[in-house]
Amino acid sequence: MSADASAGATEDQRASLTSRVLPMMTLSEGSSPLTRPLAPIPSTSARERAEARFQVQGKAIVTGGAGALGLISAQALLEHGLSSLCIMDLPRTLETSSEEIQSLASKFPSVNITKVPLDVTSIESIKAAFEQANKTMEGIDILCCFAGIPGCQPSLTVTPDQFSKVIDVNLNGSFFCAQAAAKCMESSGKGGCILFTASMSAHYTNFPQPQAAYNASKAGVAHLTRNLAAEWAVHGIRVNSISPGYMDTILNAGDSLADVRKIWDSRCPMGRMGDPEEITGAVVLLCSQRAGRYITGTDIVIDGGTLTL
Ligand SMILES: NC(=O)c1ccc[n+]([C@@H]2O[C@H](COP(=O)([O-])OP(=O)(O)OC[C@H]3O[C@@H](n4cnc5c(N)ncnc54)[C@H](O)[C@@H]3O)[C@@H](O)[C@H]2O)c1
Ligand SMILES: OC[C@@H](O)C(O)[C@H](O)CO
Repeated sequence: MSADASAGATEDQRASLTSRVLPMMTLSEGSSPLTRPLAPIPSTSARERAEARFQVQGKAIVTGGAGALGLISAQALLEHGLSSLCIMDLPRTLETSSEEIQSLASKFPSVNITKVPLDVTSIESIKAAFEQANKTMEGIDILCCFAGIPGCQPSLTVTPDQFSKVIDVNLNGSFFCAQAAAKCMESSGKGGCILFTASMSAHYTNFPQPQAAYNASKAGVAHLTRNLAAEWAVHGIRVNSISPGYMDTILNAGDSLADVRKIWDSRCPMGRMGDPEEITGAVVLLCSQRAGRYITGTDIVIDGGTLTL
């Protein structure tokens, strides 16, 4: 802090700030699971070493896990070695997606897969859902936040309720889920990994549809990623985000969007929307304990090159 910036603070206030903040933010060797030496991969076949590098071990929660991107990401994490999975979503979405979730569970009979209702706009709901998951899985190693809603209202007429709802679900909901998971990760002493879903819209003004609230919410998520990564490294918690461009999901389907989709494609160097499967490599990388171990506070953009134009 410069002499000028601290001029208004008393000596006591400065001392109290230093004593509170320094221990929280200072890493010494071995003080966090992330500063301990990396165990070598046992010398086995090249294929086994490659698999070990991208293994995703432990117990994961996926919010918005019954939605398109959440479910396909959950499957990818299971394919890479997850031992327990808790799919959290709104009760009505868990209901409408129950066949897909059942079909996923049948592919991984040895994995404990549970469904827990969650409304990310309710602190009580988050508390209850994360307590239940922590108890059932006996810990939380990974949290992937996919719960989110779109919002396409012109800024001159958007109502306070419409604007606030988008911020509440996408930004506040992501933060309070991360806080609930981080408390478990910190108290276990093992640390963990948090993955947020930001969006290309965190970095770009979509055209032609107006969506200021959505874009602001996702810009908030991308910056939350950097802040929490810096704050929680001391607890061994990595925090990253992905920023998908237009993906070929229900969110972007429907006849009414046909003309708009042509505009989106014309502004994408690859000339098309993304296949949901195309986000899963980044999800696995960021959640893997070995390949992703030194990656924190970063955002991976998966947009067919749209942000280059
Ligand atoms: N599809 C895209 O093109 C795209 C692009 C960039 C980012 N994203 C983001 O990816 C995430 C997943 O999107 P998707 O395409 O899979 O959409 P989706 O609608 O299939 O999934 C979103 C999920 O969030 C859940 N959800 C909504 N409100 C909730 C609440 N209050 N509490 C708990 N869960 C809630 C929904 O029930 C749904 O299952 C979202 O955050 C979205 O903003 C999507
Ligand atoms: O920018 C890509 C997406 O986040 C997109 O803005 C969204 O699908 C619009 O609802």
